[in-house]
Amino acid sequence: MPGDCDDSPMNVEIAPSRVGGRVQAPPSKSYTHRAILAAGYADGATVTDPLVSADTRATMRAVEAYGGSVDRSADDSTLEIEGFDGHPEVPDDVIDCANSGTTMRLVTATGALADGITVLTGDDSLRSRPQGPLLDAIEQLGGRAESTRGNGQAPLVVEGPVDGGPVSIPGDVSSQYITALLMAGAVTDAGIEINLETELKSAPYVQITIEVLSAFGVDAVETDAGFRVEGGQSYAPEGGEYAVPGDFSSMSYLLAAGALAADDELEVRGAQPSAQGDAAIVDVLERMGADIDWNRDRGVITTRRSSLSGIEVGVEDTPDLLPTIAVLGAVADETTTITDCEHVRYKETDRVSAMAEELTAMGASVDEEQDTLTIYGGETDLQGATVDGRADHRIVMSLAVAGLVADGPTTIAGGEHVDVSFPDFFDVFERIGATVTRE
Ligand SMILES: O=C(O)C1=C[C@@H](OP(=O)(O)O)[C@@H](O)[C@H](O)C1
Ligand SMILES: C=C(OP(=O)(O)O)C(=O)O
Repeated sequence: MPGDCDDSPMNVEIAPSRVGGRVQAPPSKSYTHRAILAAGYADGATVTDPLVSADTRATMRAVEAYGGSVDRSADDSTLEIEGFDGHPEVPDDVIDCANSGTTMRLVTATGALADGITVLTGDDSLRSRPQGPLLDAIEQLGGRAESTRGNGQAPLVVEGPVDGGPVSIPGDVSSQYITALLMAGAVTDAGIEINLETELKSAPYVQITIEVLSAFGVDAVETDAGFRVEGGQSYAPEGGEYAVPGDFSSMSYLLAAGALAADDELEVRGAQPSAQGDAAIVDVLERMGADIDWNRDRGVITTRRSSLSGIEVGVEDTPDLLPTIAVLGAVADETTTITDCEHVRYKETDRVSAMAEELTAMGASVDEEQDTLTIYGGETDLQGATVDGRADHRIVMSLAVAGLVADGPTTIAGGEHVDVSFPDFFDVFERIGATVTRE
């Protein structure tokens, strides 16, 4: 596998455990990617409290490939980034985006600004994910953008420079195409006017982009037809610094663990409100009957073990919560129906099928349709089993939560993949009380 995830394969056994205590949420992956690339589009910037993980390291490599530099402090608490000031160089080598869809989409659009050819690739999973709509958009802008295999998947070849202009693009495959075009569009001559051909899925991620752009002094706006960013703008954060907030997708595993297995209380810190749609996990848990409280001013969420009931929940805006909600549904009484989830099939793995199959292996009763996942909770208790993390960080972490309340130990293959978004997940899990054995 290309990339810099050099962790060797790791099976992780989770024994049934109770959790509790206080824990700090890891920094947001989505905000970190955007801050690193925004600093690249700028003259430079300091990014404080970044997430340093396999995926965000891929974005750092891309900024360097385009002529910037990234200097990590010894404790990874800051990144000093020198940017390429809106003018990416033609990379000396192929850009390896490893497992990171966000990196590939965002920096493919950067390649369309360079005066020459950029080649991008990634690991097996990333080379099976859809890139066609973004390639099409770059061609509409007058650039060249091709899949080497002609199947809309990486490896990709991009040639610029483009000057901006209007593009039409579907919104129901990945919002990352929109983010990519808005971030690149700000430093084109003409700007980019995005016309959405379908409804937008994962919409809050575009709001995260608009929030980060604004912090870097760049305006992008929502229009009746989609989004618009004017050209000729300069990236520069106030005071030269940008601070990354906590990650609600990562928090979802901790909060689910608390709602299923905290006898006293589990307190999660670093939960300041932001544009993250995945903060909806608090509402989902509340609707399921969890005892949960979010003090937004202090950025602290507390939860404890509660008996949960199934609900219907649409994940059109929050695809990354599907594995967590599926596990909650398997433990809750009654039925949980997760709707609007077709786009969750285009992730590191097809997460709808993956969760249906792995929860079934643990004894749950699950029904999978193209756009809906139904979990018949309360029918049987989850059984400890050997399950496959599918080389997907979110499948691994959600199955670890299931393991807390299964009857007997659960062994998850591929535990090392948490490095993608939450590198110290198993240390944190142990610290809150989970019994974790790494093999
Ligand atoms: O822009 C982002 O940071 C992300 C957007 C979402 O993807 P899609 O827009 O492809 O659904 C999400 O699943 C991914 O984890 C991160
Ligand atoms: C889908 C994800 O990320 P990406 O698209 O960046 O690979 C994720 O983190 O769940």
